[in-house]
Amino acid sequence: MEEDKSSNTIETQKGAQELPFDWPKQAWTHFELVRQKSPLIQCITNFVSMDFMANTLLSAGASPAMIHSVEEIPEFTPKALGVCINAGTLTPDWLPGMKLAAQVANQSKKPWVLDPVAAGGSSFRLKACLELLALKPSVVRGNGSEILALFKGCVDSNSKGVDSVHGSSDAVEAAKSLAQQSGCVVAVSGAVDYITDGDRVVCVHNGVPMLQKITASGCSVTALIAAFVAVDPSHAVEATASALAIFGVASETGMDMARGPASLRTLLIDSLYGLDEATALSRVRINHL
Ligand SMILES: Nc1ncnc2c1ncn2[C@@H]1O[C@H](COP(=O)(O)OP(=O)(O)O)[C@@H](O)[C@H]1O
Ligand SMILES: Cc1ncsc1CCOP(=O)(O)O
Ligand SMILES: [Mg+2]
Repeated sequence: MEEDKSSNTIETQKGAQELPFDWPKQAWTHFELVRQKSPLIQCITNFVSMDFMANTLLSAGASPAMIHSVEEIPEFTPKALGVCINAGTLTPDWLPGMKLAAQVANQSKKPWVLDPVAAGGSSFRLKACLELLALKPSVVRGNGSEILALFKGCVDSNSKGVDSVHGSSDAVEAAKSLAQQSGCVVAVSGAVDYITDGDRVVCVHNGVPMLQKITASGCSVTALIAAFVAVDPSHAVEATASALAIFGVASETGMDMARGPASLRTLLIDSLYGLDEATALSRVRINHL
């Protein structure tokens, strides 16, 4: 694996059959690229997540901008290196801006990432998320219930809103099919994160259960995925796995000193900011299914 700074890409997995792929090194290389390039990431996100998401991006070295006005998108979105679109507090007046940002990102050949928050919670939300998915994000990242709702295309009578009532492993096959149908990389988060392009399935084993007790941790890791894919758009599977692993490692090291969800939230941001190569290389845990 060699970094090619001039073209913004990383050579990956040539001869992977003979040589085991070095995922920790890959994750660290992606993180270094984010720190070096400080990509501008436009986030059209929910009111709950704005602060944590922006701070997560900043502590990782990216440059967040929470800009959603439909009037600004044609002019602003082409300046961003990546876009994150999140359905968390969706209302009909926000949807045109989300769709326009997705289209402008596509026209500008910039990756955008979709977080279909609570997709199975209502028919309005599900329809909106499916319409956004049809605009071809590079990556869609959701919890188990969200990915299952997108795959089945129907609301979930057992939905608990933004929280998952399914384990991530329950949604792996749905994620593979959804990736094949949509042409997008699909990431299902949970105790293990699964990332698939419909063919390969990559598993990330980092993270701590207490992340489920911090609102917008999922939203924030989706924004981090946007930053990682922005610096290596031609390797969306690898960049997504790297972002999930680095976020997970930051939560693990933060957890060493945390007294509960509130302190973990702060310590996660500090850990992301201060994460060093030796810690990342020793803690990143990624494999194939
Ligand atoms: N039980 C768990 N153990 C370790 N990490 C977890 C666990 N549950 C969720 N995570 C991590 O928390 C982050 C948010 O995932 P998740 O809770 O599934 O998203 P959401 O908040 O959108 O429901 C991800 O980085 C994921 O890996
Ligand atoms: C609580 C809540 N309600 C609408 S959006 C939101 C935040 C959801 O964040 P996450 O999906 O990352 O847990
Ligand atoms: Mg979520």
